[in-house]
Amino acid sequence: MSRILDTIESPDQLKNLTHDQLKQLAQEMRERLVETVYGVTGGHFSSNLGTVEIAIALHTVFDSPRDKIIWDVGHQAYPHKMLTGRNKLMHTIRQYGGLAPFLMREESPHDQFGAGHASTSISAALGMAVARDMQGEDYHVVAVIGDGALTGGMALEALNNLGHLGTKMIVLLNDNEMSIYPNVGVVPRLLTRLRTSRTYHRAKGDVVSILQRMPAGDALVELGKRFKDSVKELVIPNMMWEELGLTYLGPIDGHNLADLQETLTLAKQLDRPVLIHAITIKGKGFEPAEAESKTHKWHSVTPKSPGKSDNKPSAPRYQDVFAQTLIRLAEEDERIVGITAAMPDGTSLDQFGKRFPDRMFDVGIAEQHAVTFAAGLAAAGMRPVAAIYSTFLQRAYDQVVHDVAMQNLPVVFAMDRAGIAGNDGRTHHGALDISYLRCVPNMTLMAPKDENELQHMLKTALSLEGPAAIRYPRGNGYGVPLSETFHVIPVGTWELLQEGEDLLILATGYSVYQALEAAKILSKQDGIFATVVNCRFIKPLDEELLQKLVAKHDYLITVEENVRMGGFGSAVLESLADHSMVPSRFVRLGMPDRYVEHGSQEILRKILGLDAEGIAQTARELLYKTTDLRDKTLKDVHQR
Ligand SMILES: Cc1ncc(C[n+]2csc(CCOP(=O)(O)OP(=O)(O)O)c2C)c(N)n1
Ligand SMILES: CC(=O)[C@@H](O)[C@H](O)COP(=O)(O)O
Ligand SMILES: [Mg+2]
Repeated sequence: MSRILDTIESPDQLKNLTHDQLKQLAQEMRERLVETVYGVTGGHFSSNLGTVEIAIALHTVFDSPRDKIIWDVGHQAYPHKMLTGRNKLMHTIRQYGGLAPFLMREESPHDQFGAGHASTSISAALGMAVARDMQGEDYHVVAVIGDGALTGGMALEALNNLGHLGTKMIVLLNDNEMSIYPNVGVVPRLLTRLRTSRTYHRAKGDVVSILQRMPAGDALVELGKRFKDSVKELVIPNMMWEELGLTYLGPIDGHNLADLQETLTLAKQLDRPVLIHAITIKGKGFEPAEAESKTHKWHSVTPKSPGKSDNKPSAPRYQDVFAQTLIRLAEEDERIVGITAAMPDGTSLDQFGKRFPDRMFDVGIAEQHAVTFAAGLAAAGMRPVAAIYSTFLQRAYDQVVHDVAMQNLPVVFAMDRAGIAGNDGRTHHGALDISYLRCVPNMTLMAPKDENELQHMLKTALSLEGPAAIRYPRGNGYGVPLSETFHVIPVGTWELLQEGEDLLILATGYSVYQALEAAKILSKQDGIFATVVNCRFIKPLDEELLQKLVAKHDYLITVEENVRMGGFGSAVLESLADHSMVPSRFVRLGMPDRYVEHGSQEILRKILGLDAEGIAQTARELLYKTTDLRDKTLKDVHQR
């Protein structure tokens, strides 16, 4: 049977559908999510099941792209993508060359603002609304934000400014009581009071009957009266929004299309900031996910045919080794505490929390607070470990510098997802942390070659009297044996893995084993023999070993999963330049000066020449090309 969904190329077409057809469309969209995300690509799942009616209501009440709809994060915007001409490509989402994992302005005119990192939508929407007013335009602006993203500082900063400016725009709060894990903090508690107030259900009936009977303006007056008189506990939290300068409409059922459309239609007519509080269920309509909607289990699903992993699928994940090691260390040192910014499962800190419930803190999507909270803990004698993805730590850069490093406080940053993060693409690669951390005075920066070395690095970091950061990749380790006891690695020492007279390869982190494999290929296929070094400290460098080795080699390659700009290779160059020792033939391999797209880690490493074959090929070009062609080599390398 042909599906209505298959006929939708543009949201304009929705306006010709009857209410029953729209409800049929919602059912088909859920089926499409199951067949593509659950069935093929993996990725964000339960959040998208929860926004089907919201997406339909927005695209029937508003006129995108003239009206601006800004989705927070974008992980829950696949229904929006389906309704805006991309349904036929849903089976490619997050895959290399396929639809982007989040919204991207370049992908569709309906994607008004790109995201991937949370809590940005209200700020962006307010910017667009103010621009509209300054340009004398009259389109509508709607920010769609989840209850988790609402705990982000940026969102609260934006609400503060929105209330101050009084700009006409709508904030549609998608409240499913969940972040990835159950939401944390007082904001969700306030929302719960609104959501569960016994009078909500009576008031809900009032709201719908009033809206159906009266023109908008009178309806609002009547609503206000009813709410003020009859819903005491609702009025208090409701007052909070009013005090913030927003007209609060809700809570309404976020899966009731008519309620959503009526409330959005009312809000559209109000010439002020409006917050609509929609209650939804994460996983709605797909029984297993709905049944476990209050767990993190269905936030993301794994692809049915995951790309070949560079590492052994049977090997433990770096994040699990991190968590298990932290538990062992915390058993010996009660000063150790763990901090996550709404990523207990992504960092595996939930394992630590199960063992030490009183020593694990999930602060919500609040990286800035997480870092300075850690600084406060350290200043008072604790040993905090802040487990924050490399990309999300970008949000707390000033806190790292100003609150931790400048005061030389012993905070450990466990930076997971460093380097190529894979299918989440450009917003989630840990592409910048070497560049943004190695320039911070007092910071020690380490990268383990495998999961075993991660164990000893955590021990080392916790032994230091100042800040330390450990960067490690998403996914499985190399399957090396783990240690039962942990030792401190002398700070600033590298590990000479093999010697060869033709070439020096300096590699750090994930790239070390790729470099060793490349050296094997070169010796077998090309008769080139390379020295390979595990440069496990990025700051401080092992300058003594570096100078000794460079003095013996004419050709040097550095390899890292970070942008070349200001990365590990730059650090090596700076150090050699300081000692007038820069070799004439030197290539820095790393991530290019552009935003690397989404795709499997394996594919992206191949494209960027960061896998073993890519490193070997660069070595061949470096050695076989004469000097005048070397620039060509560099250009080739840099264009990958
Ligand atoms: C700055 C930042 N920190 C952490 C994350 C990881 N993250 C992605 S979605 C999400 C939960 C969002 O919850 P909510 O806004 O309620 O949306 P829902 O999934 O419930 O629809 C988190 C923590 C992120 N994307 N950005
Ligand atoms: C949308 C978001 O930011 C998170 O859901 C993120 O995608 C999780 O990444 P991992 O799957 O690597 O834990
Ligand atoms: Mg939520």
